[in-house]
This record gives sequence, C-alpha cells and structure tokens, in this order.
Amino acid sequence: MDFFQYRQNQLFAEECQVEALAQKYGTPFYLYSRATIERHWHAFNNAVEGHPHLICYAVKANSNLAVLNVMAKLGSGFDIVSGGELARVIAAGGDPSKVVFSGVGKTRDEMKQALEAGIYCFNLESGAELERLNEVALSMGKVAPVSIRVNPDVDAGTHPYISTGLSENKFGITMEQALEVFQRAQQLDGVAIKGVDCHIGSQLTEIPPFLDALDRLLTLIDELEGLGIRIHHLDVGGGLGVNYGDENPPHPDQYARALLDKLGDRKLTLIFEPGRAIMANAGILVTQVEFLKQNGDKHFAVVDAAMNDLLRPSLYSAWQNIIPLRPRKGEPTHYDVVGPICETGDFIGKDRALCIEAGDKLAVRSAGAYGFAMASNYNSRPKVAEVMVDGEKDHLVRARETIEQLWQGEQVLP
Ligand SMILES: Cc1ncc(COP(=O)(O)O)c(C=O)c1O
Ligand SMILES: N[C@@H](CCCC[NH3+])C(=O)O
Repeated sequence: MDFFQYRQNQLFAEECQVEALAQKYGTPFYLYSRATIERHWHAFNNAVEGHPHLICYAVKANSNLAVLNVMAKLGSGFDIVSGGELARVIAAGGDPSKVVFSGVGKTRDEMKQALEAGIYCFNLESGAELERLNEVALSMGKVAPVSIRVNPDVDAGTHPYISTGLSENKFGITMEQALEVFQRAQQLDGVAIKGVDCHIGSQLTEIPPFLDALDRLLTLIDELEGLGIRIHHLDVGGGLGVNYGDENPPHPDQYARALLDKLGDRKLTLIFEPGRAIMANAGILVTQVEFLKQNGDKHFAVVDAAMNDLLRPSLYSAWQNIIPLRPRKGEPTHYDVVGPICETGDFIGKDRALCIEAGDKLAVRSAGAYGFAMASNYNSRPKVAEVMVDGEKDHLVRARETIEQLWQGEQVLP
C-alpha cells in the first residue's frame, strides 16, 4: 500500500492533491504522510511482538518535531546522536527514558544533559568515552546506564560512505578490545553495564550481514557472561534498507524473524534503531521545473530544488525516483534534473525520461529520510517548508525560512 498514488492523473498524498498543496505552500517543499510513518513504525513493532523490545527511531533521519511527535504518540523510543537531538525529542513530547545515545564524540555537556534527562542508555564507542562518562556521572552523583558499541568488522555491502561496521570505519570498539572495555566498565562506580550495541551501516538490502554481526555479538555476550558480566539488552542498530527503485529489501518481519531465530531462548531485550526504513518512503520533495535547456545533445530540466535541499544524489550518487505531479501524454526526453546551485555536482537525478514543460511540478520520491535533515543554506538559499498530510488534512510543520533568517546571529564589524 502506497499513500502516494495517482488518481485521475494527479498525484495524491493520502487524501490530499499534491498540486493543490504546491499552490498553497509554494515550491520546493517536503511533504510527509502521517499514515505512512505510522504504518512503517508498526511494521517494526509488530515484527518483534511477543519478545521484549524497544523501537528507537533514529532521529537523524528526520528530526522535524511533528515527525517525532507522531512517533512519540505511538510510544516509540529514540536513538539520538547529539544534545540537539535530545532537546528535539523532549520538545516533541518523546519519553527520555526510552532514548539511547549513540555517536563517537559525546561532549561533557551532552553527557550531563542526557544524565539529567534520565535517558535509557549511552551507546559508548571508545574506552576514552567510557572514562569521560564515568567522571561526569560521578560528579553528578549518578550512575550512567551504558552499552558498548562493538564494531564487528563485517561488510555491510552498502555504499562506502554509509558502511559503519568495518574496522577501518571510525565507529565502535573492535571485538578484541571489547572484553577489556567491558571489564573496565565493571570496575567503575559511575556506570552500570546494560547492553551490547552495534550498527553496521545503512541501506542494507540483505539479511546475512546482520546475522554475521549478530553471531559475533552473541559470542561476545557468552564470553561476558563467563566473566560474570550480565547483559540485559542487545541493540542491533538500524540500517534496514528501503526500495528507492529496484532494490528488494527484506520486510521487517523477515528481518526480525531471522534475528529472533538466532537469538533462540535468550532473554535479551532487543533494541532496534531504524531511521530510513520508517521515514524514506514516508516523504517526497516537491519541486517546480523552472527552465528546460539543451547544451549540445544534452537536455537539462532546471528545477527550483537543489543539492542544498536534497544532498543524497550529489553526495552518494543516490538514485531517487522523479515523477510528475500531473503526467503528460507524449514522447519523453532524457533530462538531467539539476538545481540552480553553482556546482557541477548539483543534480537531483541524471538521465531521467520525462515528458515535461517549464512550470510543471515534480515529486522526488523516497525523500523523507536524510532529506531535510541534511539540508543546508549553501548559496544563501532559505531552507524549504515541510508539510505533513494526515488523511484529508494538511499541516505546515516547518515554515519556509525567510531571507532575513539567513543572516540571523551574524554581525558586521563596528
Ligand atoms: C548508530 C546508528 N543507529 C541508527 C542509524 C539509522 O540508520 P538507518 O537510517 O539506516 O536505519 C544510524 C545511521 O546509519 C546510526 O549511525
Ligand atoms: N545520510 C545517509 C545515511 C547515513 C546514515 C547515518 N548513520 C543517507 O542519506 O543515505
């Protein structure tokens, strides 16, 4: 079931005609579907029904308050990587006691903020971070719940920029060091060991790398038990891929079943940190064709969205489908769909067969994750609006930035 569908040759988002929203809000804008977010979240939650678990949505994928609030209302937990993300979760009505804190460089202030908020667990990524957290917790008279992120050195088979579970990547602690770090943690009064954590990369479209990682984590958990260190939860991270075009990623049911089979009768609580799997296909980016132009044999569609609004194509050569809001009949032309930014790498899609005219509006699909979240003001372009549909209602969930906001906080010399 896709909540973005054509009806009478017009693209709809749930019960809303997207072109009418483009008239109302102007382009470009991100458009999210509440029903899709809820369906994807439930797909994960139902997949592990009956086994103790916590779904911690990875806030980095899309941190709009309305998005977080939809999940908070479902009872979701959250995976954060900064004090800013923690503040957003709390502002959106999320429960800090269901927050896990990942990331290789947590500052003292961020640690304090998270301890004050009473988060569920810190996912530690180095021995040095363990020492720092212990100090901070002791200075506050608290004990910090911790899990150690292990880097299992498995090849996730994904784009090199988004693979995180190889020992050459900066994330986590190698298997060899992990035992030592756990033993050190056990000696410290400011931390309490709760779990083992890993996250091997993003946009994984096959199950075996997850299972390879799990095998290694379970071996470690057994070794820890042998040393008298009890592990309460296993955080398997995020990373489940989505269908951008011709991928065929496993459904959360298949993924969870494979993990649960391997877990056998172990009583470990399972934590999942899905980001993309919940948000990518819950959002589109709506943009307008400004000009069509031709340089030699090459055809370009210059649109009003650019790499500062949606970075994934430029950064990872990522392919995202581009479809017209109102398809025209006729022979398509092959266009590079490009933005107005002064960079050759500013493109949204290359070699796309489209039958379009200037003024037509397009939807870039699968843009709900790592879309707005990675946007910048490059070329002094105000960030675009964000809208959420809920059945037949539409809500502006972030106003388009104004020109004045571009230099907010800046000052010229006296
Ligand atoms: C620690 C951690 N957890 C969860 C995620 C979410 O990943 P994804 O959006 O691929 O589910 C990421 C990003 O890759 C991450 O670094
Ligand atoms: N931002 C990346 C994913 C990185 C995941 C963050 N750990 C993307 O758009 O695909």
